[in-house]
Amino acid sequence: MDGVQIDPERAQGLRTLAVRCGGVTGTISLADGGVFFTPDPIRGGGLFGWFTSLLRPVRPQFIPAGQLLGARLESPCAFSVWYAPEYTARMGCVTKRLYHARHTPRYEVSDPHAAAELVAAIRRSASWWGRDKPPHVAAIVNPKAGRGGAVRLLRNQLLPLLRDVAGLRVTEHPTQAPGHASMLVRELALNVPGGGGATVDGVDLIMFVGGDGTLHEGLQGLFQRPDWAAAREVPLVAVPCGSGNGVAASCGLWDLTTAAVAVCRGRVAPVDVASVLQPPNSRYYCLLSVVYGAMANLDIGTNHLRWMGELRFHLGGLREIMRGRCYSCRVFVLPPSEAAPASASAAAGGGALRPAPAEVALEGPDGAAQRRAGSAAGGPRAGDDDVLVSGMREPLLREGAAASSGESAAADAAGGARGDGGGNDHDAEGSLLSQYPPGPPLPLLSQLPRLPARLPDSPSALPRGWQQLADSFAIFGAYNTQYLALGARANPGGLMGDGAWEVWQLEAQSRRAGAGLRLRCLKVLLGVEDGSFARTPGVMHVTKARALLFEQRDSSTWTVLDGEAVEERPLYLEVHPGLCRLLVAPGFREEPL
Ligand SMILES: Nc1ncnc2c1ncn2[C@@H]1O[C@H](COP(=O)(O)OP(=O)(O)OP(=O)(O)O)[C@@H](O)[C@H]1O
Repeated sequence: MDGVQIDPERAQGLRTLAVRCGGVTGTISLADGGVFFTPDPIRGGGLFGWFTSLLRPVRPQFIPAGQLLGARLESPCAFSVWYAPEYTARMGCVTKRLYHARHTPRYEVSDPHAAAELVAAIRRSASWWGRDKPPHVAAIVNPKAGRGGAVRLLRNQLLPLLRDVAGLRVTEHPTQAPGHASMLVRELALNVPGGGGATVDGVDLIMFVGGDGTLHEGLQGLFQRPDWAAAREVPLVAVPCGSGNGVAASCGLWDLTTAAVAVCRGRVAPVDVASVLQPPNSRYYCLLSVVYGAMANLDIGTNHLRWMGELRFHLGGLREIMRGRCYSCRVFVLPPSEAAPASASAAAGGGALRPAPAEVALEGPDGAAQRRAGSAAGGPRAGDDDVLVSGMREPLLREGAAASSGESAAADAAGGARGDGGGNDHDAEGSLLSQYPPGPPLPLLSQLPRLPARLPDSPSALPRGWQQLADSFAIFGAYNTQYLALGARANPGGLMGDGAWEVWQLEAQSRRAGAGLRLRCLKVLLGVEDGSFARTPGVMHVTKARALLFEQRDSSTWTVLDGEAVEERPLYLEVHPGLCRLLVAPGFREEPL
């Protein structure tokens, strides 16, 4: 019930209460195992007592701690307990794990303070990530995402669970125009050391209620903050209210209730973020994809069909197969095996390749609730020299290095050797890393002396280890996460925190596709929902990359970063392993192919 104030300080005291439910008296208690309701024994034993107990309208009830969401005050003297059992549902040809929100009947008590205290104690044990005070969630909501219902969905489906049941502190931040989500994230007071807030009111979690574009804009804002090195610790969550929702799908957040349960559980996983530089001085941050040609056309080319929801992508795919076009471009990749020695040499410049960090649970200020899974698979170890940030091992910039964080010693040396004093303008030779906005270090791109406006014709002009791919594709996409949309597992088997992106290609020799190529495209379209196209030999090729150079050479299509089209100029992409944290569904695991 709105308007009932609960003092979190008093939430720890009371754990057992005499209640009345459906005309039956009993006891409700909160224990480590969960919440129990035990009806009082019936007076008079024997056969009569046994028979009467069968007819009782209210039976004993037990809600396991793993399912608890919280409790809602229905009136000052009545409350219900909420829980979320898991179930599986078949959606198309994929079976998904989801959560229902369920609640008990009303429990009535005579003392409103006792009711409020027990409600707060249940909420605290279920959904406050082991903290004494409720976490603060900032909800950035895009009213134009998807079919335009994000604000309504936030208020009708998410807030009743997050605020009224879990007792979380949720502040609403509606976007007012394209790009506004970046500004909102730049200005949030975050609850991290030096986070422009670091107060009890600071934001603990940023929730993007929209599509992938809203999260993408928020990511730009996060890394435009001067305190990005601390701000990146704040977990991000993608709530599926757009038309694609690839990030939400890749985190197992298939619907709104599952996303709300995930917020209450607070389980996070590290995710790689790519810096994408575009001459002369643009820098973007991506965590989903770079697509070109057919994949871009079925996204940007179907914007006018936004009202159809996800169906527009399927129609766009069919149209591309019928068109049978190939698209030329220039692509170089740096595979992880080649990047390792390179990054070791660049470590002195501020960045190094690290194993994927382990998955963690959000923790209270005392760290007591922190659990680590998979530390044997490369998680941080006490005693490592690197700065440990919430399970991440990537070294942070040292104090005072921020002003040149986008540049490298190597690039500076190269610029200095040319006597250009750092290079202010983009010239024929290309731009210097120092011309780009500061941000996470770029040890791999810093080995390129310049970032020219046109990519070279062969890898011989690049440092050792770079490989050239074909230069004409029917389908081309570089992906970090497994899903590009709720129904498109375009990168099956990909891991979002493994330090590399997967580059998928369906190459073609000529500008027009033949029947064989069209058939391969059709196989991709038919098998993209569950990713089964990847099991058919000869349909697509995949290469892993720590860094990627890409240049569009066909003006009839788009280059698209995380669903947003960018100008027709080369891209210089470098993956930052485990740079951010994404909230994932409880029990979520990235499925192997
Ligand atoms: N108030 C607003 N008015 C108009 N456009 C907005 C507003 N707020 C955000 N936008 C723009 O809405 C666009 C679409 O948002 P978003 O990408 O989240 O939804 P979507 O395209 O439906 O989903 P997906 O990207 O998952 O396919 C973004 O490019 C964003 O810049």
